[in-house]
Amino acid sequence: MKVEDTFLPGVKFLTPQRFGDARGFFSESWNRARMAASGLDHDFVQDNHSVSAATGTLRGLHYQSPPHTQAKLVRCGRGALFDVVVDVRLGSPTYLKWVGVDLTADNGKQLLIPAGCLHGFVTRVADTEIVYKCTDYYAPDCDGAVRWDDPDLGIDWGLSTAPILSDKDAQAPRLSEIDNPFTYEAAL
Ligand SMILES: Cc1cn([C@H]2C[C@H](O)[C@@H](COP(=O)(O)OP(=O)(O)O[C@H]3O[C@H](C)C(=O)[C@H](O)[C@H]3O)O2)c(=O)[nH]c1=O
Repeated sequence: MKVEDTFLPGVKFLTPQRFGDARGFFSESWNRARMAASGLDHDFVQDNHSVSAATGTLRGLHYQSPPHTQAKLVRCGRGALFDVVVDVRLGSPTYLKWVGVDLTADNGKQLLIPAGCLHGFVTRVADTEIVYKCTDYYAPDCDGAVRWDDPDLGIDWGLSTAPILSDKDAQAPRLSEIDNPFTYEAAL
């Protein structure tokens, strides 16, 4: 498994090995011992799976607040998406900085997101499927969103037209309008 650091502490790109043959390929998409051997032992407890029918579907920017923060391991099962992580850990050296990465079914790349970061993605092709592991269960009372186009974050989503959003995402507040519950030390 290839592990690449990003300039956001704890945000990493992971690419598991693929064994190709005439039928296609096989890959262990997640192996806890192999992750632990790279110092990345996370106790994932929930798998999520969503399919977005249209190109330009944007889901995010989402988080779960304490005591139910979530670290995530994200990959694209079908199609292609641009995935974005924003560091909102108060005290972080990269506070308010963001990283974007193309995750596709073909490149097999995965994104490891520590707790204390906002997560969102936009689809690049129709019928794109995302699957991701979470280190805590869904907690609706802790589920939060920040607007995708928050001017304080300045994310370049690579969009030429307005994205398709859920009502929740279309009405999300700016980061400056929420009581940020994340601190750098606690989130590491
Ligand atoms: C997140 C979640 C949602 N749900 C239910 C609640 C709603 O009735 C329905 C759709 O939820 P939502 O519109 O929040 O789904 P997304 O917009 O894909 O949200 C996700 O997208 C971004 C990219 C994320 O990283 C989060 O995991 C998550 O916020 O699924 C559940 O039952 N369990 C869950 O863990």
